[in-house]
Amino acid sequence: MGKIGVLIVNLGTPDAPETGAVRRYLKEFLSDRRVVEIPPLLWQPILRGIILNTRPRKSAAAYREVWKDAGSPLAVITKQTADGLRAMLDTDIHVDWAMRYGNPSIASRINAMVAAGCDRILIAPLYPQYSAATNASAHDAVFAAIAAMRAQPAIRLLPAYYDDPAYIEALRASTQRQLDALDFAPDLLIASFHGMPVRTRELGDPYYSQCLETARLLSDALGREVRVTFQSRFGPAKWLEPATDSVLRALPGEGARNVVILTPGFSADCLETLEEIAMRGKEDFLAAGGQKFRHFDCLNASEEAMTLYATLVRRELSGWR
Ligand SMILES: C=CC1=C(C)c2cc3[nH]c(cc4nc(cc5[nH]c(cc1n2)c(C)c5CCC(=O)O)C(CCC(=O)O)=C4C)c(C)c3C=C
Ligand SMILES: [Fe+2]
Ligand SMILES: [Fe+2]
Repeated sequence: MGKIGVLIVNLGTPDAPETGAVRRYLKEFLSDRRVVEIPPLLWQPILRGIILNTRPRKSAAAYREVWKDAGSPLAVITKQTADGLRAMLDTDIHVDWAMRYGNPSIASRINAMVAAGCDRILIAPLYPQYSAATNASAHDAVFAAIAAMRAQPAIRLLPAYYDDPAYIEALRASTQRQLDALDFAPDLLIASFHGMPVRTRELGDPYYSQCLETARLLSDALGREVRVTFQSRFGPAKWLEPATDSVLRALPGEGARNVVILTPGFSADCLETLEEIAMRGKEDFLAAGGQKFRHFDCLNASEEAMTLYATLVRRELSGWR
């Protein structure tokens, strides 16, 4: 029998916080028909003519605000997560990580696993809530990568884990640990999820309902209110509401001056949490009269996260070993 591989997948990020690298990344990301569901004949001229000429410079400046010595936070943390998981699983399991857009690509890591003798591979996209834009797109890339192989490995896909007791417990424990370390008592806990166009929900994407269910279960586990918002609106279409930035600007006027914001839909801190929420969100909230604002770390490669991923992965590998 061959070896078993576990491939952790995350969204992707530019190779450098520079305009050219961000343009390459955004071109690949925003050309994915799973992400932007507008006919390419309409969308590509807008993407190439407007977005790729304006957004990369602005986004590169934002990436520079959060970039680490070892690279983009999303890539650094995803690698740490893979390293942590490898240390927890049996030594004969080949654990690696890949990005849906940019590097290291899904195809390159699957090819390396097959070359290393893996004939069974578990794909673990680290998206707790299922969306076609994230999970289905990662799956598509996996099947495209093995399409050219004569001897294909067996593939398993980790399902979304938005209501899994192990995920809710990891969120509860990580949130409680960070609450215990606070120097103020928050009036409100906000859970900000990445947004999506409303149309994707109307077309049957379960993402929105799964976000609400995660927040409800977390609220029950913590025994306190968790207010749901959606962030990172992109483009002119109607996106899921309420929008995180509008809520942050309104809260001080409604009496919530000290808030904590969680981002439980992101497995790893990234541009969208570290810059959009922890920096710009904080500025907006304080400018609107807020007093204390704290963004809590995502699960990242914390102990709570490693326990979660080891539980999920061992369950999915059953029967293979
Ligand atoms: C966690 C789930 C995510 C969903 C669902 C999602 C959907 C989605 N995103 C865009 C547009 C952009 N997203 C961007 C960054 C970004 N998105 C996610 C996650 C989800 N996106 C992450 C983790 C990140 C951060 C990547 C990083 O490098 O840190 C960006 C680029 C950032 C920028 O240039 O400002 C865009 C654009 C759409 C249209 C979409 C639709 C379904
Ligand atoms: Fe996104
Ligand atoms: Fe953003």
